[in-house]
Amino acid sequence: MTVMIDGKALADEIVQHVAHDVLAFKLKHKVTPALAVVLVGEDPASGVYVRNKIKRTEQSGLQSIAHYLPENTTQSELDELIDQLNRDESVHGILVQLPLPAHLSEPRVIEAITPAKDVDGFHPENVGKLVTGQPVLVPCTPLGCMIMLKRQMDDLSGKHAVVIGRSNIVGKPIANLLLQADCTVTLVHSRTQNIEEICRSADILVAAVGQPLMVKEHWLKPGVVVIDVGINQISLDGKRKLVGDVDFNGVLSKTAAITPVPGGVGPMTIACLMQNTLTAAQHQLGC
Ligand SMILES: Nc1nc2c(c(=O)[nH]1)N[C@@H](CN(C=O)c1ccc(C(=O)N[C@@H](CCC(=O)O)C(=O)O)cc1)CN2
Repeated sequence: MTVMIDGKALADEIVQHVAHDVLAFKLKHKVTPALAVVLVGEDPASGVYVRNKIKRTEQSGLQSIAHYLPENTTQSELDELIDQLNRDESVHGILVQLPLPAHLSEPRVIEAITPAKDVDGFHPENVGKLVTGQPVLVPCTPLGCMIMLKRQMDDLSGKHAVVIGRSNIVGKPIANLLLQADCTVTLVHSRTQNIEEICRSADILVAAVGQPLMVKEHWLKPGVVVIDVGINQISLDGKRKLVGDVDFNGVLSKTAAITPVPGGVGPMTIACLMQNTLTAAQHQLGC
């Protein structure tokens, strides 16, 4: 019997813990930690994620400050807003929802956010801290994956973890976190040879590649724990359906535990953002 790792239930639990700690923080400092969320343009999926972030911010007792900018916002207008948020002492976390419209530079925006307020953990300074084993603000999706893995497995030490995908947002940071948990880590990608064979030797498989249903049953070793980061929309029998990078129904005979899509990693990403906002506020107030 495979265990279904319930990301929604675990996310609820994390938000409750954050709400408890936020209350204590407010009583101690007479300050409400605040998260500024910036959405540029009309991308429908980004709109849903931002609304969910704001809802969770409120449930956590944090203050949310939303900035909705039009699609034709210029780079200098966005730079100016970030600069203003960086200087505003009542703002503890800044998040610019990605992807940005094509005319705006994501690296420039990521680097413009002051590292102490970078609740996404994407700034090169925070990436450097993560890689050197001194993480403070860790990207939310990888953080959520690690929490789920640690809940599921007593000890990650010595396990062979295979990460499919080398993005800055998920693949690279999760590989580093797994390394810090004493896993033996293999990161595979589109140019890797023998990808199926490498995956077959995994005790932990993290799929973050954005290819619907790519990982099949014969890619897996019996007893593997699978974390599916993919959120892909496909058309099935004329209906739109969300699926992961893993052929969920097809692999269940092999997995010891698996995250579903939806209801797995996605909700954890937003819960970890709440945790990071509180962490950022705690660091800024010297606790
Ligand atoms: N600035 C950032 N931009 C983006 C990030 C990020 O961490 N920071 N990650 C993704 C989008 N994302 C959060 O922003 C995100 C994606 C999906 C979910 C989620 O809960 N998904 C649900 C399904 C939702 C649906 O029905 O469409 C699930 O998996 O159950 C949360 C957050 C890219 N941009």
